[in-house]
Amino acid sequence: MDGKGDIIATWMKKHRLIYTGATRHPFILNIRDGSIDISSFKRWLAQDYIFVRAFVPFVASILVKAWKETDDSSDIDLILGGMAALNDEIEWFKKEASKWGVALNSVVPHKANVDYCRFLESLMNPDVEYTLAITAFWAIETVYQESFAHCLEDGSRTPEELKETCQRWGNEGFGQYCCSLKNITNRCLEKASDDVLSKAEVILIRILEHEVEFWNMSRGAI
Ligand SMILES: Cc1ncc(CN)c(N)n1
Repeated sequence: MDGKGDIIATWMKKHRLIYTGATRHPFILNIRDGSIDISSFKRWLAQDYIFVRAFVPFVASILVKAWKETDDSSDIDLILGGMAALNDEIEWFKKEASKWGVALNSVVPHKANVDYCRFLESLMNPDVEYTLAITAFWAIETVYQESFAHCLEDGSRTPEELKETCQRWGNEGFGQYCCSLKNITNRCLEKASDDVLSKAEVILIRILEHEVEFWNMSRGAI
């Protein structure tokens, strides 16, 4: 370590407000208190299926960057495991959609979703450093982990039929996975130039903003 320390912890303090906005959004709070409107949940489900399909090539692009830019093979193993989990996730979305009567093949992507997927695509460019892409990856996964874990904490009144959804991202294993992503990201950030560091910080903020917009869209607020 060159003395930069836990950069993510510093960012978390600095950007606490927007981070809380993304991880304690009214959409999540309404799941947690049992007042969620099921039409919002179905909108989220359909739109997130589209997002996850776009997320797969994004994660694949990180795998390529890791292979080119790091000699730590455990990074590749972790990212590959993440891709395998996305394969299961896509099957889960199909099953869940049919349970709720949501027709996934006729879903029109909402503007907030299109904008977010475009942002992911911009990060897939080979010119974008591994450090920047892994920062985005860690942030995207962690927002879902922290959000859905909150719906499973003691005192939550999450409806029984939504618990499986919350478990998918709120379970301990996914929490461990996010922690490993955080460790990799911190390691990359510690070695990064000031220019890359400030770009990574901007990317984190953009991700958090996109996540807030995604929840807003799911509530039908935009
Ligand atoms: C919008 C969004 N953000 C994050 C995740 C977690 N992979 C997701 N499925 N969708």
